[in-house]
Amino acid sequence: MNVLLIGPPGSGKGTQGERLAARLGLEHIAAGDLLRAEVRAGTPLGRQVVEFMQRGDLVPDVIIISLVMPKVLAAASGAGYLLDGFPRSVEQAREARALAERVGASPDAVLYLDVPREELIRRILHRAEIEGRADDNPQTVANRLQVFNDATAPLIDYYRGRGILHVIDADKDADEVTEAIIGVLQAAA
Ligand SMILES: Nc1ncnc2c1ncn2[C@@H]1O[C@H](COP(=O)(O)OP(=O)(O)O)[C@@H](O)[C@H]1O
Ligand SMILES: [Mg+2]
Repeated sequence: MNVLLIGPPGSGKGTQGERLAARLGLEHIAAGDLLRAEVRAGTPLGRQVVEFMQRGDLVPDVIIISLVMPKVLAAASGAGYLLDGFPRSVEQAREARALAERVGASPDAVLYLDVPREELIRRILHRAEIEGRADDNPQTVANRLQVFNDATAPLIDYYRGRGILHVIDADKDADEVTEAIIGVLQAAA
């Protein structure tokens, strides 16, 4: 099984991604984590993306696609993937689809983690105190929410149109959300 997790910043993609991958035996691929690892390691790719990330803007499509898609294709030929943070726009989804379709690596289910804006902001500001992520300051958070609304939210209709979208009420505690998702995936399988 191949699963995409989409949702605004603070919606719980990272938390749910890890748990679901462990429970379902899928490979967890997190676009933001891969980018942060490149930045930390000071690679040429990391240097190219750091400013986009600090502003909360999407990094260029060619960069994220070349980083994520080899891992996606490899995971799909094994246990399957649980992909979080990619695609983040309809354009990225189209490019990924062109690469994935030929090798049977297309997503079987897309989970949209639905959380009201006030709760997102509350969670991110709470996380900022604990983790100190460079892009969890109020100005960058506002831009990340805007980028989600403008670029990423259109994916909801895109995947609904393909018949694989599941809207998850993620305004609940993490355990409840995990169980709800497992139920949805079992019913869909
Ligand atoms: N698919 C992507 N396309 C472009 N940029 C991305 C993508 N995924 C992550 N990024 C960059 O990494 C940042 C952090 O991503 P991520 O950790 O997934 O955030 P969150 O989980 O809070 O939504 C984004 O704000 C963006 O700059
Ligand atoms: Mg994340």
